[in-house]
Amino acid sequence: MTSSYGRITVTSVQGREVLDSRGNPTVEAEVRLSNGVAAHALVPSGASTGSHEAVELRDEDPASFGGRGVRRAVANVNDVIGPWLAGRSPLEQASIDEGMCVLDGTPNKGRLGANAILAVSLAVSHAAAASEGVSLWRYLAADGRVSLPVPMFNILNGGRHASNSADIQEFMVLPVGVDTFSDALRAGAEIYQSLRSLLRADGHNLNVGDEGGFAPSLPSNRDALEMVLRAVEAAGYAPGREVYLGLDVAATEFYDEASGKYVLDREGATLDSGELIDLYEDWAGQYPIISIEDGLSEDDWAGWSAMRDRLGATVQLVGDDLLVTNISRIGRSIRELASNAVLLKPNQIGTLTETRAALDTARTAGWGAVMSHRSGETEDTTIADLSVGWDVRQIKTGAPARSERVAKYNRLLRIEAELGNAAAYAGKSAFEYLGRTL
Ligand SMILES: O=C(O)[C@@H](CO)OP(=O)(O)O
Ligand SMILES: [Mg+2]
Repeated sequence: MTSSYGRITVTSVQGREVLDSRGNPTVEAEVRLSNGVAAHALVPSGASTGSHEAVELRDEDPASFGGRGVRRAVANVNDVIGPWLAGRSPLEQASIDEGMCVLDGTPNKGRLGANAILAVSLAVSHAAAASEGVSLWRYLAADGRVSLPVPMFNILNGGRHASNSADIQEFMVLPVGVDTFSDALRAGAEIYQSLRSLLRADGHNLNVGDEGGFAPSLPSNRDALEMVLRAVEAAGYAPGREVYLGLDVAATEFYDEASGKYVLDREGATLDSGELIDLYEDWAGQYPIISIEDGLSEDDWAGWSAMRDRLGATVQLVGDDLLVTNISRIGRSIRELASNAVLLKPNQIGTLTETRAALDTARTAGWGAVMSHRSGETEDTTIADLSVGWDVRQIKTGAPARSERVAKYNRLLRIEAELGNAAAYAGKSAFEYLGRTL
């Protein structure tokens, strides 16, 4: 059934308050089309959020989930965005996204909420793909190159994602040197299981953090690195050939504004940015570290430039809080040679089109890119399709455990099967830009 003009249009939009993996409310939007197609999307939520991110609109009313509710954002979907969207073609993603930004009218989506806007933006893309009868990744790719991304498995959690653990938020393993995405997923799961056995044998607790990685209480960050490396070896993989290590330091979280220093409790150290870079240099010399995200704080631009100068030829330096998926901050980082890779989190900026623009801007500078989840996630798997359809080449979506994380990895397995012989695993090509031999 099409509209009377034969053109497929949006007939209704329904917002809903649903739960995320931390049990906090988040926004879901469902878009219905005149041809009977319906599609929905859910937005995630961060804990270590950067201060330059678009606004996640929460109810300040204590009666609404203690102030964490999203009823206002849901009302904006139902009462403001929905009526505006009705009658438009779902195929016009860019103009819909732009129109929602205009409807919001603020520079940071503070009126309608990036959570409200993104839920609709993503649901529109799902509806459009379904209406065209293709998978989302294929719809997004159009005729462009696609690839299965290198997964960054966050198997040991600290920082804001786990209590009583390492200063560093995420210790990740990247199966760069295997042949296929399914091999990479198996490697991640085997390493995760061997880490569990090692921790148990050493008498550590087996608690897990928000993203499913283990959160033992280890004496130092270096002990955590050692433990992860042992797990790689115990699972039978060659570190520095098949599997590399990655960190998300999330340094904004332990940066002390007043003194301008980084306070690492586990190191028993208070360091300036130069000394923290010394520490990374030391670790990168001893361990097969290929990627460091948010090694310094979100506004320490001079520190970032120094870090890139010292490490950027061989290590991927990913800007998360630094860049917040925002083209103007990415532009600054390109000019100041601050980072050399971008983390893409759609809810940091609030629309699919702007997320794509962030990737395109980073690509003009020859940077690497990583598609990313948030620590508060849902069963929504849109980022898996984005990583393939946009040829992002890396994805970070937690441990290969906990259903909200596994949902993305399993979605990638299905896409791999759908691609068949054409399922190119990004592997080493994700890091070609570094110019180091892997
Ligand atoms: O820092 C990060 O990269 C993310 C996801 O791993 O955490 P959060 O969603 O809490 O910002
Ligand atoms: Mg991060």
